[in-house]
Amino acid sequence: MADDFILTLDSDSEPETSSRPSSSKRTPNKSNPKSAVSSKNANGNSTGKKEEENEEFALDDDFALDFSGLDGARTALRETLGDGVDFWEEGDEVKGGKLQPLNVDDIIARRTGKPILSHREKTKKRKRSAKDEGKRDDDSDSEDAEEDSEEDSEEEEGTEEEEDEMEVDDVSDDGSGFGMGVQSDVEEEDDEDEDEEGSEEEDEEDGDSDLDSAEDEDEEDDIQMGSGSDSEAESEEDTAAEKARKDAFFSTDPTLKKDAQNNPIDPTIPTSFSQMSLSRPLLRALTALNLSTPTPIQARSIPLALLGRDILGSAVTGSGKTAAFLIPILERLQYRDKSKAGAACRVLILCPTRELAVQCENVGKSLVQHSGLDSIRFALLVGGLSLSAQAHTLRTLPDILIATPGRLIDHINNSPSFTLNALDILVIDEADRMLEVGFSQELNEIIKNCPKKRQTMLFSATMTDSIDELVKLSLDRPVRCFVDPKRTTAKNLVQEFVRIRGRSNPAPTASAAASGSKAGSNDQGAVQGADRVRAATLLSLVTRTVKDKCIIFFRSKALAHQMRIVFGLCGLKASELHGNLTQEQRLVALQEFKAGQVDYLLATDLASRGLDIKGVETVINYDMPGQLSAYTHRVGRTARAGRNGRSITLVGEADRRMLKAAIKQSASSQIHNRVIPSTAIQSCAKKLEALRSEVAEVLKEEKEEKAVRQADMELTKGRNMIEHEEEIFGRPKRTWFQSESEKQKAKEASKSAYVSAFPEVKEKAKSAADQPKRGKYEGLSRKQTRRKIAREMDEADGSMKTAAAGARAAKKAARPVKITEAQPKKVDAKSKRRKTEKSMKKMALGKGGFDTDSSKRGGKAVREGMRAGRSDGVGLGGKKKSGGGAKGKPKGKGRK
Ligand SMILES: Nc1ncnc2c1ncn2[C@@H]1O[C@H](COP(=O)(O)OP(=O)(O)OP(=O)(O)O)[C@@H](O)[C@H]1O
Repeated sequence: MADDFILTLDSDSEPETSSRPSSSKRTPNKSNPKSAVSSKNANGNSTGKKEEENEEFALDDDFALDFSGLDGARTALRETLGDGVDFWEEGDEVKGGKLQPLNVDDIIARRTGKPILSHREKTKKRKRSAKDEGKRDDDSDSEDAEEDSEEDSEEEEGTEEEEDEMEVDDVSDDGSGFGMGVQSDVEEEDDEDEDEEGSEEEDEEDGDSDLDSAEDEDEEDDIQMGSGSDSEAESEEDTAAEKARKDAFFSTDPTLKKDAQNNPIDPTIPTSFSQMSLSRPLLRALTALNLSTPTPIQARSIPLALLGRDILGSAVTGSGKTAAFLIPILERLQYRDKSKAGAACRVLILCPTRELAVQCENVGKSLVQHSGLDSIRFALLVGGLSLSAQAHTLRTLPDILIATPGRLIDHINNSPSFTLNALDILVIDEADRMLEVGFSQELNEIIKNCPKKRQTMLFSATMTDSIDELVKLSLDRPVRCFVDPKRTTAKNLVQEFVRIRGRSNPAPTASAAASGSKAGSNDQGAVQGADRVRAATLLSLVTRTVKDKCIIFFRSKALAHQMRIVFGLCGLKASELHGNLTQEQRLVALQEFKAGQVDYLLATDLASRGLDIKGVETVINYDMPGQLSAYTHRVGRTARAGRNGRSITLVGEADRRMLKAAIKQSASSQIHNRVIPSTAIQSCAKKLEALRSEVAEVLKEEKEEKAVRQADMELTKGRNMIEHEEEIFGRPKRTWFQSESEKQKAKEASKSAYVSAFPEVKEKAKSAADQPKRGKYEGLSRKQTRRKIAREMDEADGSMKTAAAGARAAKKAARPVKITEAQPKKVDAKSKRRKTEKSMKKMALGKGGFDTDSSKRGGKAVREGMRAGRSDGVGLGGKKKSGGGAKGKPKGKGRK
């Protein structure tokens, strides 16, 4: 995979083992933040002295090896790091053996001398802004009319802007429009720029000297693309046989009128909710929520859903699909048996991400609240939130379950008495995403647990043949409700593309970078490689054009995080949202962005689906995603529910096919080519170059803090294990329908099955494979290479590895057992004793202790010991491999 500018920085400047934190300087005191920047020059850059100081920044090796007790280790660390350590308070940051989240803002604040807010202050601030947001939501109803008129005037402004663009439209014809008849929008040097770049001269022609160089070559490519086979279109358009097959499977819409030949014509689509025979409470709720007219997907699917039909529904992003399934669900639930005996979990809504599940629950709850149907109860079953609280809620038999697949299966297997036997309605939201992220086995398992007689609805903005299997498995004579299937992006969405020329340069050498920074201002060395141009282009966009209400999508968590640091150092207010964060951090990031506390949300595809954040004006794709559906969903975070929005996608050479597909699925008036003056890009590239060492320092500091917290967590965990041994191991083991490796394999298989349905993905993978592979030490100076090797060697036998091995062993010990092997197993005491003696012998010979494998064996022995000790007969105490039996074969008869 192509590396990027920032990522390159990171990978090139990994922390050196020889660098040790000193007791007084490593972590500056909160109360004296200025000390944080004492080793920096006025620009915040590290001085030469810093390296020397870093040499003193020593994490005492004794600390890592001092596992004798929490207090001992704590004291050791305190001695090592000094009094200024602010993340090491007992019972404060480290609780219950959980790794507490680390906030990179604090590190940046420490380094830049800004005040650091305490956890309490932050929570207070968040609550305040949440309140403000609530207030704004309340006000928004009355402001809607105003907003509409504002939007109208914005639209007018938009037309004016477009006229400007039309003036420069010719530019697109000479090639900068990617040769696809795209409208071109050349950014003016000063138009939105009030900061320091404002003084630089406008240089439009030269503007893309970087971009213009490959012009001829591109024209050729474009011609080829125009005449080449369009596999995407082929895959989207059904063959006659395929169509016949689908027609046979899908039922026709019974709400459509038929002509003499019994063909559906002239749909009798309701134009208001009142025509849908909805009950008064729901109509009241819809009015209160300002949902006066049904959207096309609601008009099509609600009447069908009320008839109890299975539905495969698809409509453009932001068109109200959530309400399309929630309204009929709530309507039907009103007629359930409300007595205590009739209580049951009747509806299950599956969502691919936790955030989406939370959002779906919120929509449902607000409908319930405004309709006065308070007796309808919800349960949110998602990972990252308390299992036991959810299990407790399940015991009260809530009517509607909103869940992510993994957590639901966990409850099916482990929450006593919880079943889906009474389920009436199953909804799978973002069905294709479920398969994309490898949930197909989980979905199969869940569907197996649902009663056959039920109503099922599948919804997504993008539906491909890849979901055929799921459709066949879960739907019964479904009706296809595809609204405007040719269009998948909203009408009011303007899609801009910025061309990033040149191949990705994953390994810009340190010397090249140095020469770039030394060279004169016109030297392209500063922006060598497409990845550097990309990073500089993004910075240019956010400092000149897109100042707020913007979601920026990245291809990886690491990239999003590193950019988050760059934004922080540049004084741009941003939050990050990706899978490396705790659930709390994810929700906080969303909240901050929704409340306008931050202007940018830097996210991965985790946020690309379904999230409905009002007021998002711009979506920036730092890179073109590998699948058209991902692009569609990302840009669909703006221009929702009839509002205006804009997407800006940075398109590299390898993304041509995807670009073409994206253009093809939208009206040509929606597509624009944005050209950013090269002076602006160069200036940002220089800024990034200057931040290079600072970013590396922040990452390094963050890594060190994480290591410290990890160690603390391990200690706490170990102490808990010792103190509460009986209780912990006395609990029934949680079970899973797949082992970890089976789960991983299934995920991979599901993903590749999904991905193989997309030619553009294969293409991208191929071109990535064609890229020269980056050597481990490529791009590093001799000194850096030496240090890296030394660090790796240190790591190989260092103390951190020991801690990691301990963690792995503990994790393995806690791993759930396969439910198919859940029979209680007789433990042969003799062979167990022999095994223990054998492992003790090995340890005595020096192979035990901190050796990784032995640690694992040790962990296993502990686990077996614990299991053997259990006599509760709960029935889930089986283990995967038997001591004397064939490897990997379960001994007892498994429950399928
Ligand atoms: N009938 C309606 N009239 C006006 N606004 C509506 C209506 N129905 C839903 N909305 C609003 O449209 C917005 C988008 O709705 P929703 O999130 O359900 O879209 P979606 O189609 O599920 O989008 P995605 O495909 O991105 O998941 C919400 O803010 C919702 O309040």
